[in-house]
Amino acid sequence: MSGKIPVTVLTGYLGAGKTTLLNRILSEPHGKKFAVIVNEFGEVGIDNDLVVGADEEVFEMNNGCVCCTVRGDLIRIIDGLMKRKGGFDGIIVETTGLADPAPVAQTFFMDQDVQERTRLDAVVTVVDARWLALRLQDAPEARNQIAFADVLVLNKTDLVTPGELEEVERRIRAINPYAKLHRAQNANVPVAEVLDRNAFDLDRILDIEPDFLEEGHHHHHNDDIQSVAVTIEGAVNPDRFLPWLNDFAQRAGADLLRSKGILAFPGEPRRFVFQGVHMMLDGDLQREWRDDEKRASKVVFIGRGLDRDAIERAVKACAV
Ligand SMILES: Nc1nc2c(ncn2[C@@H]2O[C@H](COP(=O)(O)OP(=O)(O)OP(=O)(O)O)[C@@H](O)[C@H]2O)c(=O)[nH]1
Repeated sequence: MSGKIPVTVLTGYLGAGKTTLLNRILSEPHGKKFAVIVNEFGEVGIDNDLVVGADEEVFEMNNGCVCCTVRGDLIRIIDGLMKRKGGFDGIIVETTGLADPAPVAQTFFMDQDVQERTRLDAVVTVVDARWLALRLQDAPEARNQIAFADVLVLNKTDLVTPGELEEVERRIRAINPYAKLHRAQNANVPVAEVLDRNAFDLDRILDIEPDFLEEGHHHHHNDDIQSVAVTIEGAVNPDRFLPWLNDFAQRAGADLLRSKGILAFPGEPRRFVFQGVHMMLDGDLQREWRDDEKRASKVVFIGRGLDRDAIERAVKACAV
């Protein structure tokens, strides 16, 4: 096992806090060099831009879900990484919130080259304490992500009462009694509890999914979930955009699983970043635009039955 590069697969439903955890890991003074592979659902890459960039290189795969069409991409990226001089201390793969972690984990057993050079260290699943009960009703992926976890981060504990938290934990334990569980706020788990765990347990996974090591694993996505992305090659007027966004999130709330965006405002040197889960939105001005960056505005909404045309029209009407 020694000499193989540990791979951490970071999973969890849309908006649970995966990027928050990833940024926490990357910001710690651990002196290690990580390669980060981000896969997101949606035509426009936003997560890539939200990952704190220090020495890490972020590889983005946003052409579909890592658990299906882009497994070949994942293999190619890892292959490329292995050929580099200097190497890495670890690889972190952040999957889309809609990914089933099984096929992602499978990649590290199926491809011989990948298998010889890497080892799957742990599947870390971030769970949103606020919305889990709903997700267990409407999202089979959320259940699978919990079932596959070696480490569970029960996040957003600030948004529930102690009684609700107990109930959420009970429901998680009914699905996965084995994984180490950490309660967290803003994904504040010690990094040592997440990385280098040597926790991935193939035998346990074969119990859950006996055909795990067989080719041709099939699964179905929730086809009714779609993503609507709009890019504007310039700034938007905040006085028009922000009231529309708030209103839209309130109206579409139940069907709107995730929203995020990076915006340029006229005369503002900093990027405005917003994020939301259902009707709860959060946004602020963050770092300055870099000289080599195009001051464009991009937004992504992921949900059920979203009116693509109406969203596009509304966002474009805010362009200045
Ligand atoms: N109140 C609260 N908000 C949190 C917490 N952790 C993360 N958030 C916020 O929740 C939103 C989603 O967090 P992300 O880390 O982007 O979630 P994600 O799982 O990477 O989202 P996707 O990549 O879209 O699936 C952001 O606005 C975070 O600031 C928490 O513990 N409490």
